[in-house]
Amino acid sequence: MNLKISNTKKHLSGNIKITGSKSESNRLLILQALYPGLKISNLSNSDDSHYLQKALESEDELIDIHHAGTAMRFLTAYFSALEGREVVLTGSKRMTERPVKLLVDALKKMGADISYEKNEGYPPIRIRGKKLEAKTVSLEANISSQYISALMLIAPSLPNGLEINLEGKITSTPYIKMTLEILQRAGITGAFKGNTIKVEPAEQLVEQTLAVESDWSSASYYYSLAAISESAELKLSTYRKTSLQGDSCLAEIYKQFGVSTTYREDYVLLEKRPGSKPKRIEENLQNSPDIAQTIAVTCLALNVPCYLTGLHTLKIKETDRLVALKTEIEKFGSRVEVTQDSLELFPQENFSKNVSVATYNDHRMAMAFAPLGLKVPFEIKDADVVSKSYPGFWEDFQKLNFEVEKP
Ligand SMILES: O=C(O)C1=C[C@@H](OP(=O)(O)O)[C@@H](O)[C@H](O)C1
Ligand SMILES: C=C(OP(=O)(O)O)C(=O)O
Repeated sequence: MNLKISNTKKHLSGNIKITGSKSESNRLLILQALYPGLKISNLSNSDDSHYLQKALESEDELIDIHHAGTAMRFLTAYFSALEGREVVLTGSKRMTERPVKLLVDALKKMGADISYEKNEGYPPIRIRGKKLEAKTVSLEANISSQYISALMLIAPSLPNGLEINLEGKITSTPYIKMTLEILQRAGITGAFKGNTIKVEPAEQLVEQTLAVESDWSSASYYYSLAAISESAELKLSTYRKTSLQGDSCLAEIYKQFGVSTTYREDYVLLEKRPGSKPKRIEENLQNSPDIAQTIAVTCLALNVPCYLTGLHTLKIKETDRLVALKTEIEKFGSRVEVTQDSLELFPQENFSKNVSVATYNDHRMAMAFAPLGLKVPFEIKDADVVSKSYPGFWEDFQKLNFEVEKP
């Protein structure tokens, strides 16, 4: 489904209800599979969480996780420790290009039985579940925090718990802290000090319901909309000031664009006052890689030069996001330079017309570009990719008076 979008309104206002964080939900779904007494409220309605839930309920040998990277990594650890079960874990074509070697090597060192069905280091993988009795494991921490979270999530179910030693620089740290906090909220003892994570074994947990906060990465598109509009008043629910999600740093970052965030009981109010525009944006996003696309497009729309660093994980996500951003932004007439871990935007005053933005099976390409419709009408290809994390995105978007038509 291709969509043409435009909006000529000067003021944006509306109330948007976003469902639970995909990251928090995926962690809780794994914990729930390990400790069935656990209940979850405000679960994400994303395709990724849906496929994870389906995989955990499946009794089939072949498990297809589609585009869900975090779910792929979490399930690799989960099935490795599920004694007596044999599965083949696979996914979309892109999933077979997203590396799992560091996680597989760590699990093998712990005693797991995993083999590659096609290419070494990549899905599909065959896992024969075993009792994992290792007490410690080390792994490189600069490629993806998902590998570390995957080990942390199964750690309490192992007979000895697990000590994880992180080697080198640590990336996407808030996601590791989120995993630890969720374990602790569930009643599991754990700590993360320096380069060492320790999780104690837990035979069972107290029956309880854990509530998921709504998704901050999804909220980023409304921050971008507010920043690009002349004035805005948007209420987003359900959010808390003390979030487990690193992407809540949006509130700080978007102050530079004149967007203020007020935390109310269970929602945030975003307000944009006319006349505020930064000269240049510089951000290191190694702690919040998922909002890089949003910020780059906000800057494109506002004609603000920007230099984003800490982006080394972007090339192994749903697509190579650095290349995708450069290609699609340059269609509008601006120039972009990318390296292995940075993006610099040299914006142009006028936007090229009749642009069609390709999305590369990446939900965030579609959603990050959408707010640009406030400046110039354009087409988004395969707009239904949004369902990976935010199936209701286009319906919510239309609530803000956007014209969304199928050409
Ligand atoms: O643990 C998680 O829920 C996630 C971790 C991050 O991945 P990396 O650690 O690979 O950067 C993030 O990009 C992804 O969307 C979700
Ligand atoms: C990178 C993402 O997801 P995953 O790695 O789970 O596919 C994302 O949602 O931006």
